Amino acid sequence: MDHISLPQTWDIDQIIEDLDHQGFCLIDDAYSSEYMQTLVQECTAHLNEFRDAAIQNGVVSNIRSDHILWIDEQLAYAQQHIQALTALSEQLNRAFYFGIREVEAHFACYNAGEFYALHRDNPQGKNGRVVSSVYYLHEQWHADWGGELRLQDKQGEWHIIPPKPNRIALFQSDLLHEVLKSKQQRLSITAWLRSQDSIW
Ligand SMILES: O=C(O)CCC(=O)C(=O)O
Ligand SMILES: [Fe+2]
Repeated sequence: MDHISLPQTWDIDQIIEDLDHQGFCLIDDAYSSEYMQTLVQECTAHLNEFRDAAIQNGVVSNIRSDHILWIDEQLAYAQQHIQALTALSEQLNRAFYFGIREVEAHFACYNAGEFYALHRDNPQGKNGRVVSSVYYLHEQWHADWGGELRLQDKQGEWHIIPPKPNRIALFQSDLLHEVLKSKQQRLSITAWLRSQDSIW
């Protein structure tokens, strides 16, 4: 893994403590507003390449209705986010012996009326996903626009997390969660910190 330092606003001690106690944590104001702007531009410039997430997986279902674009080396700004998550993975490996070896990520776009029903990102513990991360990159979000991440923490408590711009939600990939129906276009990068090759 590359040796890149964590962004300044990421408080690693707090992240480790929250993940340990609750299984999730929030990083607000994750990046500079300049970097966030460039990410928004990169994302919106490629919106016409986004694919229906359900069909992409070869499954036609009513579980999720978002649209996604996997991040490859062409998407230079999104790659920087992956590098920051790679630096974070090194710290988490040190703290928890997670054995994270790679980060996979896609942009996601939920248009008005779209959602993702209750699920776990690592349902049978088989796909190597250890920690899930969602970075919200739309430029504003109002309280009545819906689109919250609803998540059950490791103590069994439910949390409703607004997709606040420039926020990262990090959570154990085995926790139950859903994306409530969004009333506006909702943009994000979902990433998984993985300990082995995906079986999908
Ligand atoms: O966008 C979010 O808040 C969560 C997305 C999610 O659960 C997923 O892509 O697996
Ligand atoms: Fe998920």
